[in-house]
Amino acid sequence: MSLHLTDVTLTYPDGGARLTALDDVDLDVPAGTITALVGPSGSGKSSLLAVAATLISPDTGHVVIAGTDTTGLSRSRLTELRRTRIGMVFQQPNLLPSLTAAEQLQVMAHLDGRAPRAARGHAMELLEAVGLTGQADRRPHQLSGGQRQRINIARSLMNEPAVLLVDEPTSALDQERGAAILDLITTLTHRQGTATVLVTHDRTHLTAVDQIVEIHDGHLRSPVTAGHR
Ligand SMILES: Nc1ncnc2c1ncn2[C@@H]1O[C@H](COP(=O)(O)OP(=O)(O)OP(=O)(O)O)[C@@H](O)[C@H]1O
Repeated sequence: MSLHLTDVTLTYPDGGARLTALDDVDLDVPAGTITALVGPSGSGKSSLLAVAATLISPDTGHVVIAGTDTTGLSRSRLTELRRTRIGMVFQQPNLLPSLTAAEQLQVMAHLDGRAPRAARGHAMELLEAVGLTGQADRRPHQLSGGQRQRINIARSLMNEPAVLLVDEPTSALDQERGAAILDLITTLTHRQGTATVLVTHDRTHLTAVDQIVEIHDGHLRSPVTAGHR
């Protein structure tokens, strides 16, 4: 249930020319591990996440999600793959204002055609995992920024994704809450067996990740295993 990118190149139109955002990128993220992706602004981090999420097709190369090579898949097959195999967490939680914390999660199961009772049970398990059992019936405006981000993370795991893609999840939080969110993502990655990629600007949080990959001008530097830095 891993994520593999091989020989991925992505260009964008740039006036009359092409700008190379990802240049022959290879990345392996095994199941149950977390890879932090760090690099300066404009280096290609969001582009890499978008390609891994199958939201953008690369010009060349392959993206393999849990053993499925996504090259050439139809638009509907890619949509299904994203719904069932890929979880995404962005900077802003984008919760639905009228729904309770539990309902934010249950909606995901509903979209997947699962029975409401089982969905409620699963939602409550995940809310417990992110430390929010007591907040299940609260709406977003009754929660703190950190709590909203926890719900965002729990929601991304509702469909038991193989691959979890996380973009700057702590940018709206203070240092302490940010560190707690990264701890949570690391714990859940190991527990749920997801292949997780985490984009972050903040290296101070990266004590518990499995590998750190640096990106510069669309080139990946070889991964550094955490603990061997
Ligand atoms: N839709 C687009 N069209 C044209 N160029 C783009 C597009 N999106 C990104 N780029 C360019 O591709 C390069 C990589 O951008 P990307 O957003 O992936 O970087 P990033 O590392 O995520 O940056 P940041 O940390 O500022 O979010 C940059 O030079 C950017 O200007």
